[in-house]
Amino acid sequence: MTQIELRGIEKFFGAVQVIHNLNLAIADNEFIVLLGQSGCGKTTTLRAVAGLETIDKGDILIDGKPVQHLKAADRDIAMVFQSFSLYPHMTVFENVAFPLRATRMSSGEVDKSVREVARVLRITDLLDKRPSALSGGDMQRVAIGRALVRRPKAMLMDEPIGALDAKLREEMRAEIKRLHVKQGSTTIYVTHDQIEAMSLADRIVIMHEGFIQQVGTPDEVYSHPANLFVAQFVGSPVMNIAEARVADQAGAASVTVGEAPAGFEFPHQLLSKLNGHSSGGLTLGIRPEGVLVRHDAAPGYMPVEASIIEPLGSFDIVDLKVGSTMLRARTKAGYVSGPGERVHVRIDPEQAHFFDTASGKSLGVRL
Ligand SMILES: Nc1ncnc2c1ncn2[C@@H]1O[C@H](COP(=O)(O)OP(=O)(O)OP(=O)(O)O)[C@@H](O)[C@H]1O
Repeated sequence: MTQIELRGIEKFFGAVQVIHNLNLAIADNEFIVLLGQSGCGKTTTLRAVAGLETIDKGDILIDGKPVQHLKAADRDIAMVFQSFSLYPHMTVFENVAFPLRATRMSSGEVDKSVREVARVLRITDLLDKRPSALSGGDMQRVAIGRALVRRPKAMLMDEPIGALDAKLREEMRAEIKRLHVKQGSTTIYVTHDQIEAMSLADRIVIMHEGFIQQVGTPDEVYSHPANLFVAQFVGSPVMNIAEARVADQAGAASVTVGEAPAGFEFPHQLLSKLNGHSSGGLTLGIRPEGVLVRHDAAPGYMPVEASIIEPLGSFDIVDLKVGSTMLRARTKAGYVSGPGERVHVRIDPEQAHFFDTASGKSLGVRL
C-alpha cells in the first residue's frame, strides 16, 4: 500500500521558478504519467519525489508522512532512467541482486528474489550473461528488474524506453503495462510521448511550463481537454482550432469559423449553453474525426475544395479550405481522390469543443 501526495510544491533553479504550486494525490497501485514537452518540469518533479532534488516549498507525503527532509536512500523508492546504468563487469544476476546485497538477506533469499523477478521480466535465460551481450530492450528489462527486486514502495521511471527504437519501444511499453498489472506498484512515469502516456496511464498529468494543465484518465484528457494547450497537445493529428462566431439563424445556431462565408448548422441549444460567449472571444476545437466529409451535397454540409491529402495507411488526413481557415478531416483511405476535388464538409456538433479565446479554458459546453 503506497500513496504519494504532492502538496503545494514549488521549485526554483536560481531565480527561475520551474515548478509552480503543484498538487497531486496518487493512489495506491496507480500508474501516473507526467506528460509534457521538454523543459516543462516533469523530471524535476520526479526527482523531487525520489529525493534527488530539493524543493523550495510544499510537502511530499508517502503514506501520509512527509518525506521531503529524508534522503533518497531512506524513502524506499526505486528509479529507472533512460540510460540503463548496469554494471558492465557483473552478470545480469549480480546486477539484479546488487540492491539486495547491501541488506541482511541470506544468499538463498537473494537467489529466490532474483529468480522471481527474472521470471516476471522473462530474463531468466540471461542471468549468466554480461550487459554487453544484451539488446537495448533486455538491458532495460534488467534495469527494471534491479529496481523491482527489493520491492520498493513506489517505482519512478524517467523516459525508461526513450532510447530504444520504435519497434522495441512498443514491445517494452506492452511489457511495462503487463508488469504493472501483475506486480501492481504505485508508479510515476515521465514521458513526452503522448501515445506512451495514453497506453500506460491510469491517469495522465499534463504539464506545461511548470504548471499542471490537467489531470485525468486518458479518455478524459482526450475527450474533455481542460484548455487549448491540452486540446492541441493530446491527439494526433492535432485538433483543429479556429476562432468562431455563433449566431441565431432561423431556429438553429450558425457557427462560423474564421473568415468563412457561411456558418455550420448546430442545434439551437448551443446558444443557451454558450451563455453569453456566442460573439467575440470564442474558439472552436474539432478533431479531424469530427470534420465530416461526403461527396454529394446534403443538408448542413458546405461545398469546399480539398487541398493536401496525407495518406496514413488505414485512413487519410485531408486538408479542406473553409474560407481562410484550413480544417483537417480524417476520411477513409482514398475517399477523396486528390487535391482540387470538390467535396462537402460539416462539423459534427457532438464532437465540437468550445474554448474562451483569452484564457484558453474550455467552456465545458458539449452537445
Ligand atoms: N540542475 C538544474 N539547474 C538549472 N536549471 C535546471 C536544472 N535542472 C533542470 N533545469 C531547468 O528546469 C526546467 C525543467 O526541467 P526538467 O528537466 O524538469 O524538464 P522536463 O520536462 O523533464 O524536460 P526533459 O524531458 O527535457 O527532461 C527546464 O527549464 C530546465 O532547463
